[in-house]
Amino acid sequence: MTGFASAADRAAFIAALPKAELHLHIEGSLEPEMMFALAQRNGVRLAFDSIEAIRAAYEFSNLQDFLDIYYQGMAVLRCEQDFYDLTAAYLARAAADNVRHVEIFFDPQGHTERGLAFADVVGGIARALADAGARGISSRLIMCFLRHLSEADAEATLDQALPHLHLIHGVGLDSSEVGHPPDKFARVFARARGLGLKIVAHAGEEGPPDYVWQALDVLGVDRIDHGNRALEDDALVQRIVADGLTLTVCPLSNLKLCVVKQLAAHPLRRMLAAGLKATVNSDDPAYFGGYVSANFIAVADALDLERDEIITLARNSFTGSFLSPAEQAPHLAAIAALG
Ligand code: HPA
Ligand SMILES: [Zn+2]
Repeated sequence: MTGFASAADRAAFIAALPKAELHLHIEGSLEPEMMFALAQRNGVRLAFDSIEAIRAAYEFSNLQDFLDIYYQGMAVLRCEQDFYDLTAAYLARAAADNVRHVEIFFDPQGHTERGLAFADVVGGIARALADAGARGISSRLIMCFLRHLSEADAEATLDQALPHLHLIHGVGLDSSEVGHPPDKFARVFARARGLGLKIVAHAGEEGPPDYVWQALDVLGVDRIDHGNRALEDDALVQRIVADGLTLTVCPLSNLKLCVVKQLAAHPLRRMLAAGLKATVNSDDPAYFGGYVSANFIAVADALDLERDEIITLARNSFTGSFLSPAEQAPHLAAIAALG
């Protein structure tokens, strides 16, 4: 072990490090306890009769297995207060992990297609983010398009977002990757960019390197979510490094969705060694077994990460964020003071 006396020492260092989380689906932070409580509050029937039964169902062999349960789970979210409570609970967990800045995804189509008002979804999330801001956690909100739906559906969702763009900093692309390449959404992302929104996309989680190329060349992404399979293409790695783009990597998600067979085989160290600006994130922590510090600790233990690598990951989380350099500066100084 380099730089630490023990794994416990490394875990304590990780816990104390200021961090930003850049890849978090707010609906994926819905813990079984809250799912159960909201189902009762809203009179929604669940397919599970206990919290234990919900947890026991969280065994996935690929992304689609998970998505099927994830869309079922979010059906308990019915009104503005539900989105507030969900987001406030995530932010309390993040604060406990020394997360100082969050960039949160939400999936409006998962709610509007159930008849909820777009304004209630974005309103509840944004109200909790504003309250956390008053307590010192900064945030940005990123609206994702569901890639298994049509581009016309994404266009209609962007139309619905127009009155709320003061709350929305960027757009992303998530859900079932294989068979739904980024270029399916070329026009709606061009329109979003024209509106001044930042652009991110899930690419290379299960999909081939070509989908990452498309995210770069067709969508014009500012950041890549996951990006694991970019490592299969040396020219692609060189391009991402040359562009200075950040990857939002999610170790426990990769393990639970069988993107990697075991964490010891996770590509995070190879990414850093190749000069890629990787970060560590929780993705859907209620489903994948841990929030951001747990992700850091699990992958650090599996790969025996060194002090310098852990500091680089924490730095990357701020330099890869959509905070301005002036907003990043105090966080980078705090990391340097610990290093
Ligand atoms: O990990 C993910 N991948 C794609 N879509 C998602 N939607 C929630 N989590 C994910
Ligand atoms: Zn994700």
